[in-house]
Amino acid sequence: MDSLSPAIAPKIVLPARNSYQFLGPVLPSLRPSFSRLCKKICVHAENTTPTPIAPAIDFSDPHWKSKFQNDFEARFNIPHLTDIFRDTLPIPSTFCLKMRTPTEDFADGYPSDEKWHGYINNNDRVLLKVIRYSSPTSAGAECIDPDCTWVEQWVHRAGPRERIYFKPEEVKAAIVTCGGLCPGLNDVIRQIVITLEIYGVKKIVGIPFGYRGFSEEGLSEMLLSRKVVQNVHLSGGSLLGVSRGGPNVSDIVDSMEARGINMLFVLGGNGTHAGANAIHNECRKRRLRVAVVGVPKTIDNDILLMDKTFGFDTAVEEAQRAINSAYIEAHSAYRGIGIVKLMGRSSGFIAMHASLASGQIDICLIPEDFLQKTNAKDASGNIVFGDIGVHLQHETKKYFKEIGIPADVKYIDPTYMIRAVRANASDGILCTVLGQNAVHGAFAGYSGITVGICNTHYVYLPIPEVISYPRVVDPNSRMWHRCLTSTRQPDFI
Ligand SMILES: Nc1ncnc2c1ncn2[C@@H]1O[C@H](COP(=O)(O)OP(=O)(O)O)[C@@H](O)[C@H]1O
Ligand SMILES: O=P(O)(O)OC[C@H]1O[C@](O)(COP(=O)(O)O)[C@@H](O)[C@@H]1O
Ligand SMILES: [Mg+2]
Repeated sequence: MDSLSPAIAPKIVLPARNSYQFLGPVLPSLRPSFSRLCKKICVHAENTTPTPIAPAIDFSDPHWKSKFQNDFEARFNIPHLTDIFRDTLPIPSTFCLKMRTPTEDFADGYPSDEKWHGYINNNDRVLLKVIRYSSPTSAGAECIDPDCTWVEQWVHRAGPRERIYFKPEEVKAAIVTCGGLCPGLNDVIRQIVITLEIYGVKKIVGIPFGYRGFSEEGLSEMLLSRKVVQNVHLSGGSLLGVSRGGPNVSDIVDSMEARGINMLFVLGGNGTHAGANAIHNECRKRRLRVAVVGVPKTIDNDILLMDKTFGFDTAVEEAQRAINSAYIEAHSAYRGIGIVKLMGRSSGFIAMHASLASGQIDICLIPEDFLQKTNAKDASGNIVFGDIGVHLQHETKKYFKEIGIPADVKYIDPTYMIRAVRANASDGILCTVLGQNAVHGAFAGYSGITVGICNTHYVYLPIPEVISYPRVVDPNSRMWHRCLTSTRQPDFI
């Protein structure tokens, strides 16, 4: 970008939350101006990453490591039906890769193939952290003790179990999609239905329009089968519809009881998972033999512990079209500046990755909790921010006019265009595996869990651990530093 004429100004990407780490370079000739503009409008550049509450550890205790690991194991234990119903006996799995047909009945007993050993052992584990840092000063180091001692942290491996805790003919499974849209929702719905049918489940329903579908009159459940979902992944959105807000947990569980739902698959983000966990707890309180399994749906990638969530890659890819348009507009205009606003619910991942992918970004601004708070909240209780893109466009124009070099500032907001598209191939695969594993987890008797990908392996995690706070871009992370290296933006802080 340095070789461009001074008449051509930078392209800017920023996510949809509202404060600034204006970590950005621009064309050399415009840098001082942008730096001043930034200092003017970027009043808060604090790191908004919530700090997890670290358990108090006495490192002088020679057994601290094993105590830590025991504590970790307890935290990441995944709730099971037998925690409550201790005498429940499992049956051999009806999931068999060999020759199941969806319509097969179990009149002659459940199929069990002694020779096939493709099941996951309940004691299989996946390593959560895979880097062994030699020093707390190593880039991105996450150390437990001051010496950065290697401490293995294992989580439960996802997949089909040899023994299951539900008889398929007694299952009524429901799927619900909540929150905002995200590419891949239909792929997950489809795969859950297909996998349930392979287990032999015949009663599968979709709850329309998120949690509201449990309570609002006129919203009736949708019967689902392989035939219904066969081609749904070819379009974006959710076959079932989505919503924010809705009934309280007790009403949802009342509705589940009335409908006879004993497996619930909940597709949604932080808020939805908080709801799913509350539903799980309420079912336990009422001693209901119900499995509640989440599939993290967040285009923002703001769920903890996972490599990524489905839809994120697609969003980053789709954002390229907006960025490229902004780039072309800015390059073609006399003193052109392009601004692209990317959503992210205060997490910043779409903006960072889209910047890295495009190679056309001069400045990536995150976070942007900057605009005056309006106290406005959506139906789910999420803060509604003002439009930072409009604000930035206005301030940029004003600033360059004031310094006597009026700029032509073009602003693009592709928010709903990037989340309404269908999933790309890599997200399609992720959705497929997550959907299958959600069903395997429910049949294995787990509840109050969610499925995810950790270090390229699929895992089950207890819901509270993944939503204890939202994940945001860490300004000290290697990825953010790579972004800075790529954009060559100056440090405006
Ligand atoms: N703490 C909570 N407890 C129970 N339900 C919640 C909670 N937070 C949000 N919800 C419900 O979860 C659904 C989706 O939440 P929302 O924040 O809009 O989306 P997302 O799950 O994508 O973050 C809404 O129906 C909302 O009412
Ligand atoms: O306009 P809406 O539907 O409230 O959605 C806006 C929000 O939805 C998202 O796309 C996704 O948010 P959720 O994961 O909470 O559904 C955010 O990035 C964005 O801030
Ligand atoms: Mg959310």
